[in-house]
Amino acid sequence: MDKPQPLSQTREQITTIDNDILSLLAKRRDLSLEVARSKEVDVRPVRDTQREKELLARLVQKGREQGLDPHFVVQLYQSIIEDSVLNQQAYLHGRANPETQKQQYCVAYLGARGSYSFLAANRYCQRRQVEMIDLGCQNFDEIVQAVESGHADYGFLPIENTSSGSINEVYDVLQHTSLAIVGETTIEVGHCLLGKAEAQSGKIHTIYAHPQPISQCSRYLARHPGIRLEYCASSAEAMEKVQLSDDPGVAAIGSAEGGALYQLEALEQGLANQKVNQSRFIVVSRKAVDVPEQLPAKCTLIMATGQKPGALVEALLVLKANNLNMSKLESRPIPGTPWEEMFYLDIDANLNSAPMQTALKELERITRFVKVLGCYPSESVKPTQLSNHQLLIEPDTLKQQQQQADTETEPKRHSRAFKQLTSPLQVKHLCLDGSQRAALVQFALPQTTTGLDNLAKELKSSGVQGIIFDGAGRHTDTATRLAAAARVLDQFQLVTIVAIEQEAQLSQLAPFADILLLRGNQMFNQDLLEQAGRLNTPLILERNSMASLEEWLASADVILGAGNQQLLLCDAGVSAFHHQAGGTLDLASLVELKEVSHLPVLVNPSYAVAPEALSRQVHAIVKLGADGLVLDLDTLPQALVRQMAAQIHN
Ligand SMILES: C=C(O[C@@H]1C=C(C(=O)O)C=C[C@H]1O)C(=O)O
Repeated sequence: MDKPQPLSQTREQITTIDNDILSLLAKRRDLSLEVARSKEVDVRPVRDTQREKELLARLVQKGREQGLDPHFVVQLYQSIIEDSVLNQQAYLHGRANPETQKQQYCVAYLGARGSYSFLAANRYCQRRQVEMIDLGCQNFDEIVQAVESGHADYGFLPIENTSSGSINEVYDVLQHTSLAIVGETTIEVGHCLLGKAEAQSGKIHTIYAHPQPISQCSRYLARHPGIRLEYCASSAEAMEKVQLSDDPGVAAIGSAEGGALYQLEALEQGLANQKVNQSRFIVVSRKAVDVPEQLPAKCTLIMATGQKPGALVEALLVLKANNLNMSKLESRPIPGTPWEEMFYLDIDANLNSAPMQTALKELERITRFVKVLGCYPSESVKPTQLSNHQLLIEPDTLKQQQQQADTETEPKRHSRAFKQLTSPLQVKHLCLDGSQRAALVQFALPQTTTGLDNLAKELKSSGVQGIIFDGAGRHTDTATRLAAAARVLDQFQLVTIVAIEQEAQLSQLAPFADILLLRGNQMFNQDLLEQAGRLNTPLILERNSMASLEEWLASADVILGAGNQQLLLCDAGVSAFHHQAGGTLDLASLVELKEVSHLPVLVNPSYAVAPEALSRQVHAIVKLGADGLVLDLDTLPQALVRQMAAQIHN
């Protein structure tokens, strides 16, 4: 074998190539802006996915000839095209709003230099080739005041994070401001362990960090139990502390880019629990902007519907009638008016479009309050994909995937295309056929039945129809306990539901249950889903807190496909930072679910909602069409559980 050339020489060559790649990317960006100028004249849409497909197919072919993996080529170009599309959008948006064209923007954001808000603001200004004057603020109110008073041109407010969910305080701030939303931007939140140049990751004894990154990196931290945590008010403060310390054993959690501002090195990368960890920010300004029709636009509205049953559904039907897609729905309390909520809606439409104008007029007629917070260019650039044929996947795999694609065109078993009306469920005294709602209460399977009859009687009198026994499979005398408890419940015409936490419990516990509840931690367990699908016992499938709606429904399809059609869904909240332990309720999914699926759906707000907000949320859950509630007696006070059970039947 030939002796390789010296390492330093090879590296020099790579450096030269990388520099060439960068200059070519910069040239490509300039040409893309030139294309935007043509599009301004011909008034063409920014996005041309047909052109993208042709370009990707040609590059995949060319790359293949040179031994490059097609997936790698596609992934690389998807990012290049995303950047190119966003640059074109920024250019055209600027041209349509000449008053925003300035040399400098003064931007108010949370924290100090190096914070994620700072990085988002920086990215926004860079894309517009504008110098940023940064104004770090202590809290969201301060950001809004800085813009309202004219001290800053723009304010950056983080609105949601892929692992933490929505940021409620920002929604509350938006209720009262006169500012308009003029943009959005999403950044990758890549948590790194940041230390001094001389620090070593194995020798860190203390980590400084803001509570958000701490919770988002909980798994990494759990693997390093010896490291002490010190909470800081912001990531920037954490980084500054490390910079000022003489101790090489201290580190901060933050972004690599932010760390560089404090001369810190990334000792370890990818600390976040979730692989994709992104934050979306909205940009607020004193004056609303126009979005040219060539750009994909988003509108954010707030509205209050009043207390009439079905009022929210009626408002959402207006969107449906006008063929408008709602990409987000949030509800927040209205201060001073207990039990009333303000709804926040993101709609994929331009404010000036005919459907949006018609919908707004209709909403004004049927709601108590409706206001547009802003219309702005949507920054989500859905990557263009190539077909497998274009990726030139080997024939065998291609055939398999083709078969899969063929079956995918048939209606899914969970869908309304498969079965139009809500699937009725009748188990003993519990009847769910769309005409009434269920109230189920869960608690740990008691050791004896002492006191159970009193409790059962009280719950029954509040409208509860069934009891879910938690942790039933964890005891040596499970069978005796369950049989005794089920006898008591039967006396009060309550159904016995048994929660399954592990595959082995299924056959063991099924004989004692009227209904089995498959816990969210088992939602991805294909074997268990198939086994449960072969039973003739009705099932409740709980959503895994990390699962998307599609994944949840795919698991439901496994059960239905195996034969068992007596299936209910139950959502106990999705993973989110603000309510770390319990997650956050995904009400937007509830609306979508009722629309797309015939399966009855229950919501368990016990972990995601603070007790004082429960009644309000239950109100919203019912209004959005849920078929019932699950309430946890080990988490919530009994009086509240009874009150909520009664509330849903009213
Ligand atoms: C550059 C263009 O605009 C967009 C960006 C593209 C790119 O960067 O290659 C391709 C198609 C368009 O979606 C174009 O239309 O050619």
